[in-house]
Amino acid sequence: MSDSKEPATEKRASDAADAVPPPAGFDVVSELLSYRGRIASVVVLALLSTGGTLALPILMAQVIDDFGQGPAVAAWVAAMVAAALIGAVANALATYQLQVVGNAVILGARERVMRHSLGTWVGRIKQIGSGDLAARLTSDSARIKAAVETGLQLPMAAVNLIGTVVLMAVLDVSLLLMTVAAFAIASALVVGVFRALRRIYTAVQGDIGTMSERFVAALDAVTVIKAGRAEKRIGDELARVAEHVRGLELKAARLESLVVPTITFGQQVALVVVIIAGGVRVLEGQLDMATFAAFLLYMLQLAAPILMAATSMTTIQAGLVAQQRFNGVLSLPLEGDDDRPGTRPESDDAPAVRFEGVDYAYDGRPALSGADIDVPRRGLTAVVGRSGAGKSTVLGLIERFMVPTTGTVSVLGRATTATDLSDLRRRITYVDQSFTLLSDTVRKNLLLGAASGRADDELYAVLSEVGLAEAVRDLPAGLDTVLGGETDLSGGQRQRLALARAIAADTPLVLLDEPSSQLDGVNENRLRDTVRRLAADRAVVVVAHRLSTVREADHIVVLDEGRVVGQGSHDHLAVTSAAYTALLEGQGAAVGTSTTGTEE
Ligand SMILES: Nc1ncnc2c1ncn2[C@@H]1O[C@H](COP(=O)(O)OP(=O)(O)OP(=O)(O)O)[C@@H](O)[C@H]1O
Repeated sequence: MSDSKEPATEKRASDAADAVPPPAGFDVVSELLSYRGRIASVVVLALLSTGGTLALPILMAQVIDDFGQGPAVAAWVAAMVAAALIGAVANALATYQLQVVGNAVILGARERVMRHSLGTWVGRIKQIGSGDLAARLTSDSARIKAAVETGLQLPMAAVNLIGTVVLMAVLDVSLLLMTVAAFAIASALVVGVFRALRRIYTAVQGDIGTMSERFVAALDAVTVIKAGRAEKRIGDELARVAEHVRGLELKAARLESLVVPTITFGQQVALVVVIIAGGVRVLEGQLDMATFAAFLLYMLQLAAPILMAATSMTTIQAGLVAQQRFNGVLSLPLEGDDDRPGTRPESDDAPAVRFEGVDYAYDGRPALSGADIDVPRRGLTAVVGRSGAGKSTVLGLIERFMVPTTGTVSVLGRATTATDLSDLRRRITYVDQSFTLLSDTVRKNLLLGAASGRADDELYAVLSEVGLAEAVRDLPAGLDTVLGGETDLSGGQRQRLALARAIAADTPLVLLDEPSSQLDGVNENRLRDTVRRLAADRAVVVVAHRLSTVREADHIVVLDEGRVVGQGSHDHLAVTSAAYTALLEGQGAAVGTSTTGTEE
């Protein structure tokens, strides 16, 4: 079931916006605030590391001053070694703490995005695409992590920068002013580069998402691609997207490559100016040699925090774009956000499903119009119609994968929109057309939607109802064999396992989107027997593609271009519904006689 948009849902979500606060976005800064303790320890370690680095030139000036006095020089050298060691150890610890915080922030963000993706509307997930969502969890989150780590180093760089500038001012103010002027010009140039980078990063990260999306889509269709010998053509198409990404990344790399040389150039200009101006003053006796040497050392150290801040800014720009992409997911409306569960009790007399004047449109294109449908509480109801008639849309509306644009869908006497979503789905088992299974154990597949903790014997009893017990016993780890990897069931066995899930869940309503492809005779009979057994004491709604299923049905709903054009038994429809007889005749069937039902 797929819907690119759920207009009614969006409307409801916006109606409910006043009542239900939108899901909070992901904000790195507020996330960081929850790690205050660790960040404080990073700051302390950074101060220690910076202190160690800043002490070195002063200590070196002392070495120059005391040159020739052996013991004093030895003491200053020992102090220099100690300061360097303390700086290095503090730096290593601070770097590790930064990694811890970065990983914690990204863990939280990934968890939220994964949960939110599973919680939003089916159509929204399909709109973004599973590949793009996966890219957000991988490449985008790596960028956020990098931004957090480098961003947290900025305060260290700031402490280092301020400390260096203060000490340089103490040593010589006029030389400091010359230095600041040279660096200021270089920094102003770099700011323009950052602005351009932000735009390119937005395009790059979007395109990486698109590339992942197309790759995942290609992998999903890999058998068809191989069978059609289209590996090269699809490979070429993917390569073109990758080429486009590379083009953008190169553009970013060209700009990034300007950052370090620009700052370094500023430093070199400052160095030349300071050496000339300082040298003259040393010669004139206005500046002593030790002070001048210390000043030059600080000047060389000045470039490090400035360069660090400059390169961090490129990483932070990329992180901000990634944060925006995370928020793109987190701002999607969640299913159930607009829930206003009613108090109306479930009714034993109500039909299993009732559609009253239901309209539904995908992106404004009507798929169902004015549909009135009743599904009896027990028995097999077949929904039939030509391709595109709206059959799968009917199942999607019952499951509340989307909500009607107008009209009401009720399940067991309660409107789906007035029922807690989880309560609603607890009463329904849905078996999709591809009999999709989880890449998980047989047990977990069987118990999806059912109470866990069931005894093995009970599970095998369920499996034997669909003729699958022996096949599962023969699997390497029986019920605990993981499917979808090296070990798998055949297509027909997978179908039976999906049906066994309906038996295990024991819900009053089962929805089955029958595969349109042909099943072999044995599997078809098994499927029919299982459906029959299920329908004996509950409602089973089958989107029927096979004549045999239609013939088995107790109740039939005929759809044509989104309209219900007939309802009733086979015999009744055979004589009253032209659309139904046309459908049967299209399948080469002879048409029977009339009993009861309604023609619309
Ligand atoms: N996700 C979607 N986005 C846009 N239009 C859609 C989407 N899903 C279905 N439609 C359109 O809605 C109409 C009804 O589709 P639906 O899948 O309900 O028909 P169906 O009777 O189940 O078809 P089939 O037997 O071929 O599976 C069709 O015109 C289809 O093109």
